[in-house]
Amino acid sequence: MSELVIETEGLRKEFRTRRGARRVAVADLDLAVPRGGVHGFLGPNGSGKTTTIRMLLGLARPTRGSMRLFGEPVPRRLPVVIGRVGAVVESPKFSPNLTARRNLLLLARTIGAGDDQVDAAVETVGLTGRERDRYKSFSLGMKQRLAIAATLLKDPDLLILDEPTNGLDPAGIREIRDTIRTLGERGVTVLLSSHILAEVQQVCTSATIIGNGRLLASGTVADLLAGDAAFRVRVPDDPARAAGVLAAAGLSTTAEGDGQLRVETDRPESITRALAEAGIWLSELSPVRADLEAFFLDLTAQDRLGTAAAPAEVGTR
Ligand SMILES: Nc1ncnc2c1ncn2[C@@H]1O[C@H](COP(=O)(O)OP(=O)(O)OP(=O)(O)O)[C@@H](O)[C@H]1O
Repeated sequence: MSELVIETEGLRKEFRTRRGARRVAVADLDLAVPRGGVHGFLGPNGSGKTTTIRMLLGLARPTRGSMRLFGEPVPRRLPVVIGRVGAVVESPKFSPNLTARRNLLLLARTIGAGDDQVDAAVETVGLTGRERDRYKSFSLGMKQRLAIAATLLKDPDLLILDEPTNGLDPAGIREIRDTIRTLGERGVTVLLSSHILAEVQQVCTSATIIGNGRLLASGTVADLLAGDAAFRVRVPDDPARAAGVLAAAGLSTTAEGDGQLRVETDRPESITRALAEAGIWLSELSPVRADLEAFFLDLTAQDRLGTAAAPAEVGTR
């Protein structure tokens, strides 16, 4: 069992709306983030990611449930562990007319970090060469990287990033992704909240998916996608008959038009054998790339329909 850096049990947050109704933002959430690597915290807009993060950081009070950071119960023991946690939740306040480096130096003074740590942080986030530019001249992506650099000054073991690519263009997204990857490789545990799945899939080792404040699935990215294997088959002559043969062989098959079938299986030989035995020859067989995006959309769609009552069982603990 790997050591858990973040752990919540039955975490719940209810808000009162102005009309006095109850809104459940986080519904009895069990979160388990293992040490090391980049952990995606995924969910559609309004699913409770920010609220969960705010509770973990002592910025919002849970309605009920328990939370631990590095094994310490929070918020009670937050003062003991907060020095090991860096977080970018809201836009930090930098002085627009000061250079990036000057901004970081001022911050470093307040937390007792040295100038060498400022230079190291600038380098980690890829801002070397631009650190003497004024903050106000920075692009959104550079500002976001500077915010991450600021959290690195205290050399955190855990970095919590809430939607760090929000509002960025593709180049900016890639810059942040590279920064996060570098941090993960350096042994920092990163909790990365996002709804941009394709981006997350490229950097995350594990992920938790939530919908309406509830856990939908959790595990390594590889495990999450394992049950999602499919192949695309092209049968030029009689796709309808081929679909019947595959169904009779117990394979779930969908016609996609143009002689193409999608077959849900992780064993391509079961497709070729069934078709060959029926005298049907396929002209193409290719794996459908399983991606977190498709998995996520499927899961959250089921959730909206109310059919995903139990979280998908993908354990990594
Ligand atoms: N202070 C508040 N008062 C009332 N409702 C709130 C408050 N903060 C959040 N909520 C509600 O709680 C739910 C979860 O919001 P939250 O911001 O945690 O979601 P999120 O997953 O971070 O979304 P996004 O991806 O849009 O940032 C939403 O329905 C939101 O409207």
